[in-house]
Amino acid sequence: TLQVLRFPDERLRTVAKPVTEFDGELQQLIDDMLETMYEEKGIGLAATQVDRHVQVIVMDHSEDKSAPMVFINPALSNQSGSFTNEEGCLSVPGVYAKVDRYETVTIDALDREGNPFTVDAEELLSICIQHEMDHLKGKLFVDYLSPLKRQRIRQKLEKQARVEARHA
Ligand SMILES: O=C(O)C[C@@H](Cc1ccccc1)[C@H](O)SCc1ccccc1
Ligand SMILES: [Zn+2]
Repeated sequence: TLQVLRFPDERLRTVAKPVTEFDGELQQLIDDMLETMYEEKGIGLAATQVDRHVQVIVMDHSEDKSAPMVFINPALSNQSGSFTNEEGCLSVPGVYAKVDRYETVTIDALDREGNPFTVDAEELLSICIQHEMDHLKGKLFVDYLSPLKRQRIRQKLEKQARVEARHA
C-alpha cells in the first residue's frame, strides 16, 4: 500500500493536475489507491493524500469492498442546500470536526477508462466527494476550523509524529 501523508505535511497543499493519459500507470495508481483506502479503513481517498498530484479520487461505501468508484478530473456542475456533519480524514488521524457542505451536488467526471459520467450525489456520497475534491485543491477539512483549533490539531499531530519517529 501507499503511504498516506499526514497534516501538516505541506505536500497535502499541492493542487492536483488533470489526468491526460489513461495508461497502465494510471490503472496501477487507481488499484494502489483502492488497496490503500481499504487498508486504512477509509471510504474515500484522493491521490493528493498519497503524494500523487493528479485529479484522481477513489471511493467505496459498500460493507464488503464490492462497490469501488473512481472519479477522474471531477467537476461540480450543480450544488444545492447545505448541511453540517462531523468529518474525519485519513490525513488527520484521530480528529473529528463539524463541517458545512452542500446537501446535494452533481459531479461530472471520467471513469478509469476515460469515459465521461455524471453523478447526482446526496448524503454520505455528497459529503465524501466534496471532502475528496477539496484534497485535490490542497484543502483539508481542518481549514474550515478556527486558527486556534487548527493550531492545537497541528501541535497534537506533530507531537504524535515525534513519538512515532522515536519508536520507529
Ligand atoms: O479523505 C479521506 O481522508 C477519507 C475520508 C473520507 C470522508 C471524510 C468525511 C466524511 C466522509 C468520508 C474518511 O476518513 S474515510 C473514514 C470514514 C469512514 C466511514 C464514514 C466516514 C468516514
Ligand atoms: Zn481526507
